[in-house]
Amino acid sequence: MENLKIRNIKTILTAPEGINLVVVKVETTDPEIYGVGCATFTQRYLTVQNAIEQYMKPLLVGKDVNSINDIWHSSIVSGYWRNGPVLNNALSGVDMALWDIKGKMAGMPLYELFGGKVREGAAVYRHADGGSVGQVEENVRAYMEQGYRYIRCQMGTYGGVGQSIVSPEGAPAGAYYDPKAYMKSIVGLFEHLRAQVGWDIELLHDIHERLTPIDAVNFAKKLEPFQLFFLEDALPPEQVEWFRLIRQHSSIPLAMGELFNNPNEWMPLITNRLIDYIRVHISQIGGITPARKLAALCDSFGVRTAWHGPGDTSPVGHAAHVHLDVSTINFGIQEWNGFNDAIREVFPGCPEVRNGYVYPNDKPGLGIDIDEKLAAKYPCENVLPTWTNARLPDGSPMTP
Ligand SMILES: O=C(O)[C@@H](O)[C@H](O)[C@H](O)CO
Ligand SMILES: [Mg+2]
Repeated sequence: MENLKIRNIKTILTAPEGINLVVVKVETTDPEIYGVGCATFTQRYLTVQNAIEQYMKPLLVGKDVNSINDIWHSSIVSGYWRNGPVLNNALSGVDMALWDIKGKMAGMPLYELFGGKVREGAAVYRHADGGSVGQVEENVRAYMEQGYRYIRCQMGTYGGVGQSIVSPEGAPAGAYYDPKAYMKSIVGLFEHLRAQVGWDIELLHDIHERLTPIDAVNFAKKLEPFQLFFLEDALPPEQVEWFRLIRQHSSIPLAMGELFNNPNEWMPLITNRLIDYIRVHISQIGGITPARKLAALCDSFGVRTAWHGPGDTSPVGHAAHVHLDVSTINFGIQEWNGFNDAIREVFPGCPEVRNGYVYPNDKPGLGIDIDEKLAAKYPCENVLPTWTNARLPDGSPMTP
């Protein structure tokens, strides 16, 4: 029998939760067999659609669907410049869809193709926020009642609360925050939470690259007594050399990577054991193929996985995480955003969470689909994000 070929590559744009998602559908010469992948880059979704339709599709139509390795390596060099956002997202979507197809052809869920499960379900963490310590506590308790044992705690989203910002005259509009007030309010938050909810719950925190490097060193030391499960994105990708200093001053577990694109960004952090959890966005780094290599590299250096799993990943991407989570020995934790009813309907086969663990389903491939008619009911809106326009009190731009 002749091998299946790629017949068509489609981009499906949908926003059932109000977040723009990009899903790739790879159709094959067998009308019954297709694969889906996640290429979501929510802030620039139309450029990803363009990259898929104008470049990936002409490059890949007619290729043998079996050749994931060849397709991945030849695609990433096809434009000569590589390892950047947009093109990486496009490749991620295609790569996941090809793995989905391979699983369907083998009649196996992907975790079986990856060597089988080492755990039945993957522990997840939820995200609790609030405008005051009391509100965050309430939200933490609500998650605990639902069976969650890992909770990331933020206050005032990523900027903290208790800010009285004085800006120079003529300062531009933006998402203002004060790093000093942020640090103070978050130390207060964890004092409160440990006093009120105790020490039997795992707490996490995301700095979201909002501090200068030396403030991050100091802040990590201040948070160390609260025994966090991990501290996330303490530094922006441009300043990772400072992780050495954080390490020298504290043993707080460090997680990093949702903004990474290029292996050279993660390689030194892993091989020098400067982080404990790698958190790349699999729909951003090029898909399942590089994620498996990255997980294996991390395993050799005692680093664990914590794939980035926010609302700006489609359920197809979440499904890919879960197949990796249950089959990867050095899995650490899975970020979990939860799905509303609309998104469950658009994506039949969403992984399910019970008692703080997420489970893949046992269908072949990723085990998830997209209902294109329903997806069309939730059109994306091309609005520029405002939260990324982060600014310091003096009005100057800052990493968001
Ligand atoms: O770790 C997280 O879930 C956050 O950093 C989000 O990914 C970010 O705000 C973009 O949505
Ligand atoms: Mg984050």
